Amino acid sequence: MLTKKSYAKVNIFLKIMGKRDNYHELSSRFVRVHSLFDIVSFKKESCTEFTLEGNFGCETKKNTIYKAYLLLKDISAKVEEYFKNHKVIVDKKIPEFAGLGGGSSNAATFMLMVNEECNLGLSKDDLCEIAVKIGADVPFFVYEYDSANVSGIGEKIEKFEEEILDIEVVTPAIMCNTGEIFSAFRDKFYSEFKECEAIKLYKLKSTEILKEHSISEANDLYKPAKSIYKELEKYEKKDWFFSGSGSSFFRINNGKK
Ligand SMILES: C[C@@](CO)(OP(=O)(O)O)[C@H](O)COP(=O)(O)OP(=O)(O)OC[C@H]1O[C@@H](n2ccc(N)nc2=O)[C@H](O)[C@@H]1O
Ligand SMILES: Nc1ncnc2c1ncn2[C@@H]1O[C@H](COP(=O)(O)OP(=O)(O)O)[C@@H](O)[C@H]1O
Repeated sequence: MLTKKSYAKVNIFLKIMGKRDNYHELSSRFVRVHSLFDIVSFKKESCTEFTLEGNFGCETKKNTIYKAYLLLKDISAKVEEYFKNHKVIVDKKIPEFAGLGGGSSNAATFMLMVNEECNLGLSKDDLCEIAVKIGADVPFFVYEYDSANVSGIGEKIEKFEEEILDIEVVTPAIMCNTGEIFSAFRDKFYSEFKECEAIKLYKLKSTEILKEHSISEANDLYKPAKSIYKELEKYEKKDWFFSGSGSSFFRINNGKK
């Protein structure tokens, strides 16, 4: 059975740069969490329709993996053929609605596996063009970088060279709605981060960035998230930061005893 790890991510910083239709342009450092991943598998089995098994919070038709399947099958008949003889199994470990990109990571991992198995010959850039149609975070996972500077609405990815980070994650049982948090930002906390300031952050190591910023300075979505989910405040602790639209908090343990 073919298997591949589908890692979680955290946002070391996330700054809003502007608006693009009903989306927001952002500057962010995405870092993969090596200790937290789902496992995507393709198991040989004859299937009358696309079959996806896993402990998901949504029906197959809404799953990011299914959305990736629909887009890839339009590119090559080999894909539909392959999934007549294989089913997809996902061993879910990444909590949902956690700001950890679980759904986005699954979609990208699925695309990388299909590209190999069906010999589609798509480049990372080709896959990224498809990925961005599934969700803002999917392109990051296509490139498989450990750390990257991400901009646009998530489609511009630039590898960042730094040591592998030992990231600890805590996810309160609070299901943060990404869209509502962006709307709260837009209505009550809107500001645009300067390009020149973002360029400075892109050059800094993740540990240096977190030394110089508070949890709210590092992530523009934290205050709007807290304005909706007040109980987030209970989890605020020194050296802990907020990932994406939450609810996860994380800290970097490199160099700590
Ligand atoms: C906030 C971030 C930061 O990494 O991560 P998560 O918190 O989801 O992990 C991402 O930008 C989330 O990307 P993703 O999870 O794909 O968001 P989507 O489902 O595409 O969008 C959900 C809703 O959030 C808003 N949205 C999302 C991304 C973005 N750059 N601007 C937005 O305004 C839009 O209203 C959109 O309809
Ligand atoms: N493969 C998937 N894994 C997890 N969640 C998924 C998946 N496909 C669709 N979803 C839906 O995406 C939303 C959560 O997305 P996820 O990426 O896990 O959280 P976040 O965006 O907060 O990191 C939920 O509505 C969930 O039902």
